[in-house]
Amino acid sequence: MASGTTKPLLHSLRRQRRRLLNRVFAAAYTSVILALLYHHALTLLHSTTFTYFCISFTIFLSDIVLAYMWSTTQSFRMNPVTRQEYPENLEKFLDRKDFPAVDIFICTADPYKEPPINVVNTALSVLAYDFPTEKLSVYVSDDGGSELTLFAFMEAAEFARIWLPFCRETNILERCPDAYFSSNYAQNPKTLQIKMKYDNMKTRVESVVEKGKVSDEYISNEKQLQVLSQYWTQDFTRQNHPSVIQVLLDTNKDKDITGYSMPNLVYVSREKSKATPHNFKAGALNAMLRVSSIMTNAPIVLTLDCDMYSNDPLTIQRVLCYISDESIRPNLGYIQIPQRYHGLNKADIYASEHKRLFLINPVGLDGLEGPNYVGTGCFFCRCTFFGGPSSPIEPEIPELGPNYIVNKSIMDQEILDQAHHVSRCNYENLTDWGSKIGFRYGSLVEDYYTGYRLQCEGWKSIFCDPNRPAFLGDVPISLIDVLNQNKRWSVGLLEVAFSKYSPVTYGIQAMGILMGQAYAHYALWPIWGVPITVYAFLPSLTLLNGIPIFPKVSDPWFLAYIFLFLGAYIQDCLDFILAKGTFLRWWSDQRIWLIRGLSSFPFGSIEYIAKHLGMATHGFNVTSKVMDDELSKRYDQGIFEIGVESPMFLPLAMAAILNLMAFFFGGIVQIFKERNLDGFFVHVFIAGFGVLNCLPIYEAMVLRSDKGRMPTRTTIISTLLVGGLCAAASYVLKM
Ligand SMILES: O=c1ccn([C@@H]2O[C@H](COP(=O)(O)OP(=O)(O)O[C@H]3O[C@H](CO)[C@@H](O)[C@H](O)[C@H]3O)[C@@H](O)[C@H]2O)c(=O)[nH]1
Ligand SMILES: [Mn+2]
Repeated sequence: MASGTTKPLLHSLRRQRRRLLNRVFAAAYTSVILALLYHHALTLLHSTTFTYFCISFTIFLSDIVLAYMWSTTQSFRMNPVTRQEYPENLEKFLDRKDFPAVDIFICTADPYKEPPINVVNTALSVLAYDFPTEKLSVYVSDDGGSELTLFAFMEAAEFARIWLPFCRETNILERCPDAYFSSNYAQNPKTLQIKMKYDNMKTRVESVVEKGKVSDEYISNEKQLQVLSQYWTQDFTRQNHPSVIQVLLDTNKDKDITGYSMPNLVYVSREKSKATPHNFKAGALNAMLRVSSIMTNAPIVLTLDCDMYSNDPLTIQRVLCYISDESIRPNLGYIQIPQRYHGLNKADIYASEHKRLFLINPVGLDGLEGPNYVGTGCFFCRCTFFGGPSSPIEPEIPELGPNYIVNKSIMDQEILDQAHHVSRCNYENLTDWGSKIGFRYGSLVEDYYTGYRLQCEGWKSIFCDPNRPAFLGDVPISLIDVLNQNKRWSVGLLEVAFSKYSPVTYGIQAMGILMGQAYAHYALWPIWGVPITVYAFLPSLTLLNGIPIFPKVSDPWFLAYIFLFLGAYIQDCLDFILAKGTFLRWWSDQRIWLIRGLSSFPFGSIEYIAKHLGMATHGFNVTSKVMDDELSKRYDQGIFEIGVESPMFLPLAMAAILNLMAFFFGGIVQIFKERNLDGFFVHVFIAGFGVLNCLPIYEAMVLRSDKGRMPTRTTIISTLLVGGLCAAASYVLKM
């Protein structure tokens, strides 16, 4: 193969050998599942009392859900592939001057949960991409409509004038100032001077946020004063205000301190009115799509969450390796780069890495039609948002079309007027935005839903997972934040599952069985709550009452249980470890799955039902990215942070207490007194497994005294509830 004339590669693809083993295993596993379900059906038919019938039915139902969810995960395992790209070869194919332009959208929504200094860091990290500056535009979408954020950006635009040339001249990889100055950087007069300027900006931005307003002493020039007083008048509130569009850097005019041109930087806060639904992040992104169409209309669009800073200045080149090769995947719509995080603790106690969701499953989907969109770190071809590959849709005005060429400066009054016009809150009325054009409305997980609908239209995608993470983000560091985030996702996923575009029906028809099943897997995520809750309570309750509901160890069906349990767990663990995971992190991952099953999933389902029945509406509750020192310290030590009262902790605490009781009392009675380990082995095993998983919960209940412990009231209430549950169970079971 090694010949001097071979063309250099832009990218390569390798099918993982594992796929063959996966397929054989899937066949074996399916047969055992079917056999067990058949066995369950027989048991159900032959149940002698009503109580037994109910128990068998519950188990049957739980196992059907488990089996279905297992079947949907097979899509991810049939053909996993690994890709690699060679950005160093790009310029052999594409001249730097022919690079396509890129518009980057950064979303922020709340200056108190998403500190403006962090948003600014994200923006600086992408402004400093090693990419032709005149082709780069960064748009900041501020759904918080906050003068604090705009102030931070006005400061950042000035700091960029020294930061960008510094990055270019020293060619550093860490172009997010905060990350750079926290790393082991070369300390010399130049870097120290820049650090001083950075710290100065940081202090000003943070003090303004602390005060809650931009007081006069912080305003450094006439322009800032004029901009801030023009918009933030008396009746300007977060939910009710006109569009604010402020061009902070204009590539045609602004130069850095070395005289080099700078990228565009535009602050946008779309118009809001209480009377008009604003569709959360999807609404913000659509406003951004339109405003950027009017101003620059780059053919490539990158969406970023405000905490996802760039960790590699050559990411756009990496993505161009795919985009510039038309043969790679016809109808390529987007390229997803995984979410990676900084600051995870050793065991990643909340499994915030979401290895399966963001790293393992997309590799599987890439071998089919491509991964789903996960909201951030995704490069789209702009045309993807305007109809299917062979059925383009014209937007209502030609200036918004993906092929329109902008021939005026972004500071041109006409352009600014039009940008204001398209960011109005009722602009979308009677248009296709949100239904057929742009990001899609109707689900709190707009990312999943939009990617899904685009793939149904026929767009394909690629998963690009560079060794050096392209972006790094923050993770929630308290359990309640994690559970609330998962609850919001659950509501959003069910909104898709039970819509007319449900993957189970529409999706399978539009994309075929494997892709449809993969999307159904996510849409139905929350139904995992059913078997998890059943297995958390039923085996313990029956064990305490001495009623066996599982096969004896001597029964051949026992082997089926062992095979199914070990098979699923070992395969999951192997997948995890082969994806550069550790055993410790895998253990956290499976534990958080169980925890979600008792909290986020059922509570999300209830919220979905309430919303559906019009009883309550819950919006997009933004995850906090603020780091409390004490809390961060506990997180770093790997201690679970509970600390607050929430109904979501009740089932969790109840399951912990009940399994402990069952394992010790029920276990001792059956093993030592009745000498019936044979009959109750499965019960004792499940309770013991529960106890092992609940160790941090017991610790939080009794051993700890810090602020993050389980509130005493929660422990008392859940103990009382367990008492009630046991009494009710013993009454019903002994009837
Ligand atoms: O009305 C809103 C609400 C949120 N956001 C932004 O959306 C992003 C994601 O919000 P976050 O609270 O961080 O949600 P997460 O659950 O952490 O985000 C995951 O899940 C979301 C869908 O629920 C996706 O949009 C995200 O990309 C994905 O990282 C942030 O930049 C927010 O500023 C808005 O712009 N407008
Ligand atoms: Mn987030």
